[in-house]
Amino acid sequence: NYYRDVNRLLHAVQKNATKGDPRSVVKAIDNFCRQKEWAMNVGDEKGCILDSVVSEVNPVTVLELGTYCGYSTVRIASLLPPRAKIITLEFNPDYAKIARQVIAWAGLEDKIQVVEGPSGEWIPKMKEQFGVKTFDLVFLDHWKDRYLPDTKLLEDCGLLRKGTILLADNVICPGTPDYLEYVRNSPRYKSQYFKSHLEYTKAEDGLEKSVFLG
Ligand SMILES: Cn1cnc(CNC(=O)c2cc(-c3ccc(F)cc3)cc(O)c2O)c1
Ligand SMILES: [Mg+2]
Repeated sequence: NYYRDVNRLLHAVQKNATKGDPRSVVKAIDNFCRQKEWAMNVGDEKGCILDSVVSEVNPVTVLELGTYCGYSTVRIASLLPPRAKIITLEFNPDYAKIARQVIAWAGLEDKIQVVEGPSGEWIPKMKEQFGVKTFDLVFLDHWKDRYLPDTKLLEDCGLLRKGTILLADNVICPGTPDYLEYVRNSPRYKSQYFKSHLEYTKAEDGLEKSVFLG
């Protein structure tokens, strides 16, 4: 079952990656998913686009929606400046458990806070629970039908500021049509599509980068 798969992914990290070396953790997961078992990590091709956006934004406060095994969490956190933090929300407790161990293997616990539960419940509590004012970068990679409602929730909770970047995975496959329509047509966003491929496959997919205009 799916949990055994992610457990094997964790063992591949612990076997093949160097403890405390985030890039070797990313490499070990990509090798495992290419050679052994496909998994829904953002992957190395879209991961390079993610890296370039993170490096350009140089965020101090990051929100990730959808931790899964922590692949993109580690990828983002490895590029953050010293005091920067990433809060990552995961609904599924089994995935969260695996992600914490992958993050620990990478030695990035101090930069990452894994929060378990529904994004719709946690987003309104971000300010009071975690002392967040606004996010500099939001990476959307959770349930595809939650991208739009959670984006509206982030707006309503005042968690976005002029210039906040939203980066959304899977806008083609599995696809997030209502979210795409919203960020591409709303006067409050400036959107750009980065064409790529579904992780570890030749199928088309891509990332949508949207700047909140306030
Ligand atoms: C259960 N669950 C926990 N987290 C989530 C949210 N992520 C996804 O659903 C997700 C799905 C796919 C995907 C799956 C099957 C397929 F044929 C093609 C694509 C790819 C991704 O990059 C994703 O992020 C779902
Ligand atoms: Mg994804």
